[in-house]
Amino acid sequence: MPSSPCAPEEVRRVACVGAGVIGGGWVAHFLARGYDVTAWDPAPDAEEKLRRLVDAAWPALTQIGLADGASPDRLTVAATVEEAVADAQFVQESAPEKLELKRSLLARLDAAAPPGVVIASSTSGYPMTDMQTEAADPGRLVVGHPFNPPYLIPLVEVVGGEKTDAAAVEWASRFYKVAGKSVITMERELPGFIANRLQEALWREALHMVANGEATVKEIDDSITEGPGLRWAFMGPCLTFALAGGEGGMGHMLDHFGPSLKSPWTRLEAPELDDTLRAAMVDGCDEAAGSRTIAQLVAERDQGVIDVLRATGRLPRQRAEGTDAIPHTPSTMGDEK
Ligand SMILES: NC(=O)C1=CN([C@@H]2O[C@H](COP(=O)(O)OP(=O)(O)OC[C@H]3O[C@@H](n4cnc5c(N)ncnc54)[C@H](O)[C@@H]3O)[C@@H](O)[C@H]2O)C=CC1
Ligand SMILES: C[N+](C)(C)CC(=O)CC(=O)[O-]
Repeated sequence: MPSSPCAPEEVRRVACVGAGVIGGGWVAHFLARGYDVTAWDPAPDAEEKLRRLVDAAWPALTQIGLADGASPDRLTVAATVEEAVADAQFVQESAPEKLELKRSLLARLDAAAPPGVVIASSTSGYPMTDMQTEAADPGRLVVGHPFNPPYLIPLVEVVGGEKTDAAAVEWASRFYKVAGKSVITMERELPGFIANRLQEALWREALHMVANGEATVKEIDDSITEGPGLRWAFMGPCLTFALAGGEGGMGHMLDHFGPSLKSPWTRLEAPELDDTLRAAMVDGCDEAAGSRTIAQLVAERDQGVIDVLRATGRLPRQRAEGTDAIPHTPSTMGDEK
């Protein structure tokens, strides 16, 4: 890959190829961050749908703050894919999740985009190694996996394929950060990346339960939104479970609940919980906690739950601010349902 024609901070023009749910969401995000955006999508009604999506997203984007000069008027819809990427400084591909289509489209984008410009795919799970097979310059192709909607959910997972240049991965990671995203740059390819691998595990169990009549869709959704989901908005599953071990943290949690990994709770194959895995989990949690004590983490978690409840309209302000706010929380939520 020739070196990128500009630094991530200098990018002004972005091309979005494929303008459905995710491509359209990317368009809205980049417009809100003040970029000129050129989009292309082969569907006959694509432009109308895209402009509708941007208009619908704009009030939320205005509420969270627009970049100077940001405007939906800075969107151009191109007649061909070649025209869309001709003077782009970054390309985001969000076409349907079909491997053959991704392969040929990425090769076409590579042939049409200026040399050195980084091209990212929104794929939900294909490794870039499998998608970059037909491109003349596979070195500039990276995965930039967003979350729906890309204009509100911060995370982008960035990873290259076997033929991707490390410089392209680094450039894309920096660019997404400059463009207001929260980035995880993965060192190695993993089908489904990190978050979808986790989401799919949960999803698989949800489908098992529904298929077997063990739980309803509502029960499954409520079990997350009224339960662990409140914690996950600000503290990940590992540190959350470390607190399940009380003052003993992750070590005690694993010794106490580890054997239940083999219980019939799950249909998934459980990993062998050997000493190495135990140590990796304990060390990882210690590192994530940093200088924070268990008590500090508990206070942080509790405050976070209150903030999320308040933010989602499930906690009246006066109760949240009282000293007895936490004991009242469950009945308050129940009242509102
Ligand atoms: N929907 C989601 O929640 C998420 C989807 N993704 C990924 O984003 C990508 C797009 O998915 P969605 O937006 O959900 O699909 P979608 O079906 O909403 O949009 C796909 C768009 O691509 C267009 N298209 C069809 N053939 C094309 C081609 N040859 N070149 C360019 N565009 C073409 C379609 O007209 C359509 O507008 C997929 O790779 C998907 O895995 C990633 C994160 C989340
Ligand atoms: C459903 N999905 C696998 C396409 C979801 C994602 O890839 C990310 C998300 O938005 O949750």
